[in-house]
Amino acid sequence: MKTTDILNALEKDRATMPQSTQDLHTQAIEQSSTSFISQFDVQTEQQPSEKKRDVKMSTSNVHVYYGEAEAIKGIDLNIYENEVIAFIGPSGCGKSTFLRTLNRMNDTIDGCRVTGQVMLDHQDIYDPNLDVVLLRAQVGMVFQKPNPFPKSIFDNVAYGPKLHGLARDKYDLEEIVENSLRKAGLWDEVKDRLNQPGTGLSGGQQQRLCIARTIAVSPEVILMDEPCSALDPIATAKIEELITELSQQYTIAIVTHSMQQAARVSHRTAYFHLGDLIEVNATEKVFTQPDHQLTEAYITGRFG
Ligand SMILES: Nc1ncnc2c1ncn2[C@@H]1O[C@H](COP(=O)(O)OP(=O)(O)OP(=O)(O)O)[C@@H](O)[C@H]1O
Repeated sequence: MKTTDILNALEKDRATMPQSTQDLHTQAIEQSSTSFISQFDVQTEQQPSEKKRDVKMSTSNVHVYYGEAEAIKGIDLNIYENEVIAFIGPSGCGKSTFLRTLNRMNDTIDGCRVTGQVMLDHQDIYDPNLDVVLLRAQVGMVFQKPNPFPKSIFDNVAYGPKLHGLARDKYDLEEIVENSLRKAGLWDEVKDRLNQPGTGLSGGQQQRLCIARTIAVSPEVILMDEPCSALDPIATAKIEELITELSQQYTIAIVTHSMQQAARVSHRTAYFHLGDLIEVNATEKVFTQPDHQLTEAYITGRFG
């Protein structure tokens, strides 16, 4: 379906509403978009300046199929080193599917097929000879629901470094665990109970533990699939602060349903629609002057 067809259909829907409902609808859209954009103006003042533009990952003509159904329809995207890029779009548009192509998590889904090319630096990550376990250390992932292992806090973080042989000895391992917990902003809260189960922490702490676990294997890219959707506003704010800090060292791609969150944490935003990448631009531009009508319709609340 073409953009104009979608926009015409939306307008047609409105035309069938009684005038009073149309007025309310228009008012609601204007209010939500004005308050959203004015909030954004304040927040963008705190955005980090644009980082250097070395490409860290790139996708060319990536298609993803679940059986016969095409969920991603040929996406080309560069992801730059040390940027936070947010993927937004209506439910089912393919954000998570695309995110999973970046560390081959789709390999774990029966009937899922990926074509095209995904590069990490100069390495084709779909090369059949590639070590996928190593790839998932280089391109780590944090999921929607915190998923600590049923192990102690220490062992949750130590697991990856042990698996990949990253620690020379016990002391080195302890240092990796402490540094990772510090970077994840959790050390002070857990340093006296490292032997207690990770599952005993609060939801927000568990999510930071999962971030520490990801960091412990020295990733280059961190993928986050709606990492705050199961968290309360305070825990969400902590994770958002952490994302900003982590972007000094890592490249981060985040799927989010919250446009406010995308505005707060990302340098660039990519808008997906029905398996297509419609627009990718500086976050401020996407939320104030998007290039594409479909992006504008989404951010002003006309659908999604
Ligand atoms: N495991 C699966 N098997 C079959 N189809 C799937 C599977 N996962 C996703 N899909 C389909 O692929 C399309 C894209 O889904 P995806 O979850 O990537 O979208 P999304 O934008 O992340 O959605 P949401 O915002 O609701 O999480 C949808 O049509 C979805 O139904």
